Amino acid sequence: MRYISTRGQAPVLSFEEAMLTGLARDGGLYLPETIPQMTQEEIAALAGLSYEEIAFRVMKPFIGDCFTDDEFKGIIERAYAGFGHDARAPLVQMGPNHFLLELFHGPTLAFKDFAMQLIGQLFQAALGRRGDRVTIVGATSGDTGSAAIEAFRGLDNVDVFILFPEGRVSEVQRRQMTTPSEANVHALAVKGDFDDCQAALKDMFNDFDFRDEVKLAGVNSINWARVLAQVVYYFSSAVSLGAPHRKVSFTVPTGNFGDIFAGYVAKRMGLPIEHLVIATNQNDILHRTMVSGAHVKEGVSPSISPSMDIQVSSNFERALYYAYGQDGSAVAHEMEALKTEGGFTVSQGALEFLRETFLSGRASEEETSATIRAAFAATGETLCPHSAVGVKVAEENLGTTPMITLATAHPAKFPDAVEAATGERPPLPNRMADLYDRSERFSAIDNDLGAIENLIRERIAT
Ligand SMILES: Cc1ncc(COP(=O)(O)O)c(C=O)c1O
Ligand SMILES: N[C@@H](CCOP(=O)(O)O)C(=O)O
Repeated sequence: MRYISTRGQAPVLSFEEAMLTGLARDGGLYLPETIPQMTQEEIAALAGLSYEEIAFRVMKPFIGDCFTDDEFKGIIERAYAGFGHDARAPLVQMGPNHFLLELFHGPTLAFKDFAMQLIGQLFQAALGRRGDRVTIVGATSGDTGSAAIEAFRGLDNVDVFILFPEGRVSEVQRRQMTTPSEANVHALAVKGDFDDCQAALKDMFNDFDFRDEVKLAGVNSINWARVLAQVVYYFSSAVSLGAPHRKVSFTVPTGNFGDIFAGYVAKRMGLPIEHLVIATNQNDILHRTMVSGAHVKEGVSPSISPSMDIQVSSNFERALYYAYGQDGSAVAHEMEALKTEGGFTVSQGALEFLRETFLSGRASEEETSATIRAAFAATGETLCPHSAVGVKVAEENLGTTPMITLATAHPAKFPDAVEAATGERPPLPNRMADLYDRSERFSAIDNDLGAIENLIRERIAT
């Protein structure tokens, strides 16, 4: 299996090289040259298998011969052993034709654990074999950072630096990032928003001297391995509702577009998905793009679903690659316009492709809150604000096909928003009950590329 860049000008890599590389050297994102297909019989045969067995069958064709079958099976087993639910990603019924896919039973209580626990294991295996070490830098609006720290804390061959927007993550999210005591963990509070953190990260990848000097690696969903791991739960949930004999639809709370893009990959592999619905909060660039075709940045506006406070949505580039007929130069042109002019208008053909592939909707702050309240009253299910954005948009798109909404985080990560909506404060699981008592350690830093790079250089030299 070979991996190519969305912008068409970077070296073609194997799975392992693409995983360790992160962002392509032409600024693009890696994608498999061809997407492997699963036959209807192969999909039907997933019914009744464990999550781990489904993960192996779905991901193996993308890995090529980078890991032996036994190695890869061991990696998958270890990745999900720490999850707090035997099903890993259980489905809960919300209404006659509406299901919630609970993706928050991993160690840091968000869907990021599905991919991050896996790539923690994959990095360890690959770096161990190569006798190499890397500097991982991640940008987070709250959940990626804690999941990455959990997956890489204490490892000998990795330093992990997480850039988070100061004052714009929940207290639980911040404490998850700032309380680990391992020396290889570095939480940096950046004066800016998530888009600033992600832009700084991409600038670091495009600064080749720095990139090569520190052996930069990335674990945001710019990394193909992150997206791949997220494809699995589309299969596990669809099959448990009768796929491939019955179609299903998905609604996905969306920010950086990694999770819903994983659903698109599942569909291209052969999973019979009727609709993939993008659900945004008030930072609704993706919904606006689907409505008007104009992909134009506005400032990030803080919301009660802070992990989705994103305007520059990285993985939208991967969708554009297919929308523009796999023309890397067209993608590069639009991405340059986004960076230098603040936006671009999607071509008519590409817009038609996007509208055939995705539906979209947005939830205001009031609608998000009202959805948390209504779901709690009607079903007893406590939604986190991100999942509530999904449920609100899903309810507008219910039909005869079963709808699965992705519940992307545990409500206890956002206790203020949940308490304001329901009157009840969701408790943290017992194993995290002392989170508020642990001491915090982080560095505040300006949104200044040179300052961030220097801090990273100094820390890895000590
Ligand atoms: C809780 C939660 N929900 C939804 C999202 C959006 O997912 P994506 O960035 O893959 O679109 C995020 C952040 O990525 C998140 O942390
Ligand atoms: N919502 C994310 C933002 C980064 O997304 P990623 O999937 O690209 O890592 C977060 O919580 O950090």
